[in-house]
Amino acid sequence: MTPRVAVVYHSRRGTMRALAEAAAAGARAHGARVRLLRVADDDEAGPAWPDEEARPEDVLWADGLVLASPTYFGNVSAPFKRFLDGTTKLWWDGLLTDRVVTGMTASTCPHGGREATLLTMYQSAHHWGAWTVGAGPAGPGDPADPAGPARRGAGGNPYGLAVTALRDGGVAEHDRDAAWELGRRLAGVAARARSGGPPGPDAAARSRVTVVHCAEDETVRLLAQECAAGARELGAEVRLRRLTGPGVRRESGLPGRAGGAPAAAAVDPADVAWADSVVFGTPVRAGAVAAPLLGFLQSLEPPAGPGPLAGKPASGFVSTARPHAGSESALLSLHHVLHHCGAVVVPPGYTDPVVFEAGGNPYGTSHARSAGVLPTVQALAAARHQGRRAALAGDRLRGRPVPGAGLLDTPLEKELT
Ligand SMILES: Cc1cc2nc3c(=O)[nH]c(=O)nc-3n(C[C@H](O)[C@H](O)[C@H](O)COP(=O)(O)O)c2cc1C
Repeated sequence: MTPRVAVVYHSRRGTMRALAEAAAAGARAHGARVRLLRVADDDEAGPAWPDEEARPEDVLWADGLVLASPTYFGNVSAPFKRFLDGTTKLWWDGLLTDRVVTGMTASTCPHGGREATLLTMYQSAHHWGAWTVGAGPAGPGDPADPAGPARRGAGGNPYGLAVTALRDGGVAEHDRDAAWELGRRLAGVAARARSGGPPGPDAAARSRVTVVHCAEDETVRLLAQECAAGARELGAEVRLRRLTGPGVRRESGLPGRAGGAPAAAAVDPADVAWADSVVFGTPVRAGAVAAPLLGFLQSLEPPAGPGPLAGKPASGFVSTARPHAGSESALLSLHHVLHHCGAVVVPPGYTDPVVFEAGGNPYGTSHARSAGVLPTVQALAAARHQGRRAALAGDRLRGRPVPGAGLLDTPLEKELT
């Protein structure tokens, strides 16, 4: 099916508009229906770009979005943020889930906050329940060439496209090429996410989900089991795997042998290669994921080309000591690594009431052990939802037919289509 891609940009001097035009052309080259949408300036002092003005409702129309904002003080510009904030009513009504999003930015200084800007965009998109695609090594079926101009032009930036703004608002040829490539890539992922097709060679097979968890943390292990159960609910074949290694203290607190259940098999990189979708669970250590998980992720990356996570949906869940002790920062730092690996980050977002009930962390399920070593019923339900979501996203990106109604087929969207 033809994907619909909206390229939403804010630009005063022309850099972002030139990149947006190139991304739109790349998406069209993939066969997408494309709209180039201008975010209005605060005071209308900027140039009158001859494009449609972006409205929050336009997000409903799009299967995929290229978000394109200049870097202002290491963040998106205020007009761009106003556009994002304008989607609140649609978000609240649950209408913005499962869009595929990528980002582009420009800054004067090569290291002037552009990564921060892209990551901030993705944080907002994750609140919608969007999937985020960076410019990391492309996976199977991904139209972008990992050795192509997109990677070179991005200067190795795995989060999206970030270019150096020229004084006259012009854009270098290789930056334009990189934007074109990113638009084409986004359209490809959006097409697969929307329709589940074209079917891959193993389209009839069950979806495969690997859930990896740090072995010594009982809370995380229980969340992992529930996440695996959620994926199985959707018919997925699941591998529940444990990570061991120095740096993770034993933290049981439960009666009997650490939780009583037989230990899962130790994880191997082949478990990630096997999967269509991967979920990682970890205790939070110093505001970030535990060392064994980081070590495992780093071990996956080949010296060149895509690794086993490239092009696959991935997300995480965590346990912390106390409610505000790093659950968000750990998940966000995990997302950075996943983008480096070329994964499509598919966090829970606010895609189900259970996310709110479990404390409302849109980046991944989290449980604070100050509430008990056993995860709450709400946290377990959120982990199960995350597992279902991983299975569904894996099905879609691998081209398997998705059972039941599509996630995007809300009555309002049917009206708008
Ligand atoms: C209010 C403001 C804040 C800015 N902050 C940064 C910054 O943090 N880092 C940086 O390198 N450039 C910064 N810049 C430069 C812009 O990133 C640059 O002008 C912009 O990317 C050009 O995009 P445009 O041509 O689409 O308007 C800032 C510019 C403005 C107006």
